[in-house]
Amino acid sequence: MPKPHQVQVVKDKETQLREQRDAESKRKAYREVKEETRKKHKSVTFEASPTPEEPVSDKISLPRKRYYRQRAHSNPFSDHRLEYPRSPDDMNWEKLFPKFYDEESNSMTSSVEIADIGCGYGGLLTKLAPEFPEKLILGMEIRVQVTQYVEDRIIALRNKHENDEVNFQNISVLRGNAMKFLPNFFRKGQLSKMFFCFPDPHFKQRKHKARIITNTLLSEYAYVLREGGVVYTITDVEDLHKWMVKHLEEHPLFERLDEEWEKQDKCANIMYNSTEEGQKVTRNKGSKWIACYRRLPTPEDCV
Ligand SMILES: C[S@@+](CC[C@H](N)C(=O)[O-])C[C@H]1O[C@@H](n2cnc3c(N)ncnc32)[C@H](O)[C@@H]1O
Repeated sequence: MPKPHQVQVVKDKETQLREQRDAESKRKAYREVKEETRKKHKSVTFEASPTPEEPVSDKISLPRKRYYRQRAHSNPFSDHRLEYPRSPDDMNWEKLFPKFYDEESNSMTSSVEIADIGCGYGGLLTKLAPEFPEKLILGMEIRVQVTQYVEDRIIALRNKHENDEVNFQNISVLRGNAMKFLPNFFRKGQLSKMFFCFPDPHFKQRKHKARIITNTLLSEYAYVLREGGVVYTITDVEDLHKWMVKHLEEHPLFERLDEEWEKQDKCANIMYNSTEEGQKVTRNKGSKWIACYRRLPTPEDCV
């Protein structure tokens, strides 16, 4: 027979389990509704007109992060069964930026120029949107549920601001592994800005190869970045900052921009304060290190 205090412990565990199950089914139900909305929104936006019986709700609320929980890290070397185009020409950008698609000419009126690599929950995208209304800005994120959160956030913002000057039609998000498939999405010299905000630090030495800035990857970034384009980096991990600076310094196609430049550049300022990770660092009174590099012209004999 369990003693009275043991019964209490058992009951507590049962309660805990029940609460966990309740929370999980609540999360599941919430995500199912959002999934439906995403599908409906996409099919409405990309494939058909809304039927009178099924009008598109203009009351899509902003998503709640707690329903999109996922492990903190994703292994960039795993096979994530990601979808990616065979080449940039095979990419259907109109699905992501429908308002920048011209039906008459059957082509996009603009192409993605700014990329937020490992965009997390999309804070930077939403802050850049009003600053560059004519430019297309893409977040690339490897984690499924985090990407879905950003998708839902953008759907909600577009709906809420449908008739406003800033209508968030110029930002979008894509699930992808930036360490593997960037040249499948972007043509040579397509991008003018690439952001690497608070990338995963991969502290252990044997994990350093998983860092998003390496010599090989910098050559890919230099390929998709136009001459004069800028790589922005920010981190709260000093060791990672030094690593990124070292690799960028060693690369012949990048040149560091000085502090004066950082101070007057609006994107450097936005990046400092707008990402979710950056805000967390501010709340915890941590330090932030920035390094920005300009893409140099490719030497004649390498063109
Ligand atoms: C620490 S978070 C920072 C998120 C965001 N940039 C911010 O500042 O709030 C790093 C993000 O990069 C994503 N990530 C890591 N490796 C990636 C890769 N190879 N391709 C795309 N995203 C990646 C992670 O899933 C994670 O959301």
